[in-house]
Amino acid sequence: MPAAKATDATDLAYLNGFGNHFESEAVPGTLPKLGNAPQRVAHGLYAEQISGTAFTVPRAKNQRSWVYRLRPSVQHSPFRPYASAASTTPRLVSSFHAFSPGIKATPQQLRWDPLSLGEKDEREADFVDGLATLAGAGDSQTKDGLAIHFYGFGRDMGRKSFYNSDGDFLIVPVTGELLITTEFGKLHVPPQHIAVIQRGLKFSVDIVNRERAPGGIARGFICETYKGHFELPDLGPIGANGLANAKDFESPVASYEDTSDDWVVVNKFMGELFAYEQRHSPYDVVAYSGNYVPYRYDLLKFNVIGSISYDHPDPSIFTVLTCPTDSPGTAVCDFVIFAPRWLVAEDTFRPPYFHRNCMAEFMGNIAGTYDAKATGFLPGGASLHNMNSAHGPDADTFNKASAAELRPQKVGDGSMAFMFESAYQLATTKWAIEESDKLQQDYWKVWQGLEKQSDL
Ligand SMILES: O=C(O)Cc1cc(O)ccc1O
Ligand SMILES: [Fe+2]
Repeated sequence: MPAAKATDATDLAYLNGFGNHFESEAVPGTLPKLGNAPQRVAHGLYAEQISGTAFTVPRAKNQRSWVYRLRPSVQHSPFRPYASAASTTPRLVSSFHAFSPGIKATPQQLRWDPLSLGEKDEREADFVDGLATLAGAGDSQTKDGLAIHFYGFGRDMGRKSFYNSDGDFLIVPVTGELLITTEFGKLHVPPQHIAVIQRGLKFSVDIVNRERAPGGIARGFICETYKGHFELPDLGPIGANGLANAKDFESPVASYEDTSDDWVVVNKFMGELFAYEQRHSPYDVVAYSGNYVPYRYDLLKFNVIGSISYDHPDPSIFTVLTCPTDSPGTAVCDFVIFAPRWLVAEDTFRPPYFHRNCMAEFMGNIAGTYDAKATGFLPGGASLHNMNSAHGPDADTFNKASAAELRPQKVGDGSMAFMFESAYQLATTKWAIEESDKLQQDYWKVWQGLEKQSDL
């Protein structure tokens, strides 16, 4: 059965669960009855294993999938350097050695107005050409660290496919409903949802229901993790349920294209883009089984837990997914959200407190207002409070929250902000600091109106 052409992508089917060993067949009876690699696969398909971890990684963390496809992936022309069709300005950075070319590191508290590549570039760019790196740490070659990218594009990828050998992509749309076609099937990812597309998996990104995206442009943020994979955080004393529930993660059902047309496959490898040609669709997987599968998650399904007595809990309570380092409790990236919720704590300063964190905090606003900032942190905007740099509520927020009558209060119906929190110091790019032209030069002033209040 060839892939059904979804009209608005809202009618796609999914498999629910996190980290499951999924099985999906576009043609019933395709998967081998025994083992993974029979002498002859049903319908004359090719069996191919895609590994997400070393073969020898302990079973609990081992990830791989078997796909059964019309042609083996290896049937393609030689790799060549890829030149972006849209722009001559390379905005993708993957080497974050402090103060090396393309980098402008600073401990300064930073905030950006809603980001954009500029109207013309965004109109001409597709997802691959519309990537711009904001910050990062570490190195894809030794598989440790992360990069944070902005994306802005108005073109569908058409017969261009992309895979990343440097890391996994956690994609956070702000505007534009994404239809992500993957080797495993299709994912509809509108704003307020996220998608994770792991290292090595091919995908193409289109915009659906374009009239809902201002100017028809899709914009958002990506956390690219060079190490490991995202997992659900431990729940400890919270118990067996809560935060992001495993059953709410959705993976695609197998669907395939049987075509012999010309495709370009772009590969990000050591931060550089390469490409090859092939004369068949990369989305020709008729059936798959395994636990290395992309997924999406609806952020509004997050079960928000907070204080019902006193004090403001640390934001780790809002962790959706974590990509761990080798040090227990310490992450390459914690993906944290600030979703609509009730505040009821008594005798408590309720907004985020003043603090100095030994982690780096990159935040983005998806919709509405964020409760630590009365103004200036706009949907599509971002902030970075790097390792040890002091930050907290702006003067307006502090003054209001210190005097507020503490009734039960709903925060941010319709609002959604997120944080990529990392154990690594984040080096910002020249594009983020200079070329984007969106950095707020007077952000530091939001705290300057805080009066000395002590009566001592
Ligand atoms: O800085 C921020 O706004 C993020 C944040 C939120 C919070 O509720 C507590 C600590 C923290 O770093
Ligand atoms: Fe913070």
